[in-house]
Amino acid sequence: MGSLAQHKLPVIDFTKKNLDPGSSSWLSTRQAVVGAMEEYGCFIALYDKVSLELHEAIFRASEDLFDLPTETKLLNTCHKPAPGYVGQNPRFPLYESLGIDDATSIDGVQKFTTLMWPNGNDSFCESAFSYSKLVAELDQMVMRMVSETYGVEKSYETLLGSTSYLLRLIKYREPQENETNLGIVPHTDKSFMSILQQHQVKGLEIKTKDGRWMEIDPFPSSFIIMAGEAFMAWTNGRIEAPHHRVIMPGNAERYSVGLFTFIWDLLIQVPEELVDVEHPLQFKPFDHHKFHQFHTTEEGMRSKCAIKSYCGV
Ligand SMILES: O=C(O)CCC(=O)C(=O)O
Ligand SMILES: [Fe+2]
Repeated sequence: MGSLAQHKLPVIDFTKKNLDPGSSSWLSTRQAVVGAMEEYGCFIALYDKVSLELHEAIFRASEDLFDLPTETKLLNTCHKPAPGYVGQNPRFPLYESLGIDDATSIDGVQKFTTLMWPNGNDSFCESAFSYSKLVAELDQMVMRMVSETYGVEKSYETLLGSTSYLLRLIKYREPQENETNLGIVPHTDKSFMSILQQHQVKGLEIKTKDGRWMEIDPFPSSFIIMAGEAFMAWTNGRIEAPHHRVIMPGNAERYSVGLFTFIWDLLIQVPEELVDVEHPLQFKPFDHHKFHQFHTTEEGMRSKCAIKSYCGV
């Protein structure tokens, strides 16, 4: 803990019964969402549509998945944006993850499930699918609030039609003696949006604009909503993608899950409503897929802000 600023990230309640678009609670929540995103690039959403049972089920499913032999996990390859299986990387030896493409469609989840378990695994498939669908609803609610505030609903509608959800299940093994406790190096996400959950063991830290790391505590109905670099470009720099990292507590393995949005087959461009004399255009139209490829190149990895290097004006 020490110098870490605790509990500073705004916690915004999405469990209110009367949170209908246009209602007074919608408007006040919307204001809190945009305020938090502009200040931190992220916030914590309390959201109870994912039940405690489903929260536990997705992490049980995740444990089953990581228990599979490495050669099975390596079959998770053909991903459009990110690689599928990631593991045994000397830069972050504790980290291992698998990605499910098109996770809000039953076909997408079924395809992944059959690849991992040729004889099927219904409980895995159901948990991953239900979880992705419900968290995607949260993403769309947040996006609707941001779009309304900026008056860019039309542009968002278009993006939504090309939005694809990638569910990534992540495991960090316990660090051994004399081994780094860095679970994942400081980075910003290259997604449009990311929604993260930790299971029981903390470790996620997010950097504030003034350079302090905030520890984020895990709770079953709390979701970390975080802007990716593609979102930063779309908002013409109004909302920045925050730096974050994972520091392992040292005496436990850790599981987390992220639902990442990507925009396919459509150039992302800054809506004209977000460009004026005070806010000159900062980003040229770009292809999210190509940007994602760029960030894995040497130039992309070297740059301080990949999206600025890729399509900054
Ligand atoms: O494990 C976590 O809490 C964070 C994971 C993360 O930052 C990522 O996958 O991009
Ligand atoms: Fe990340």
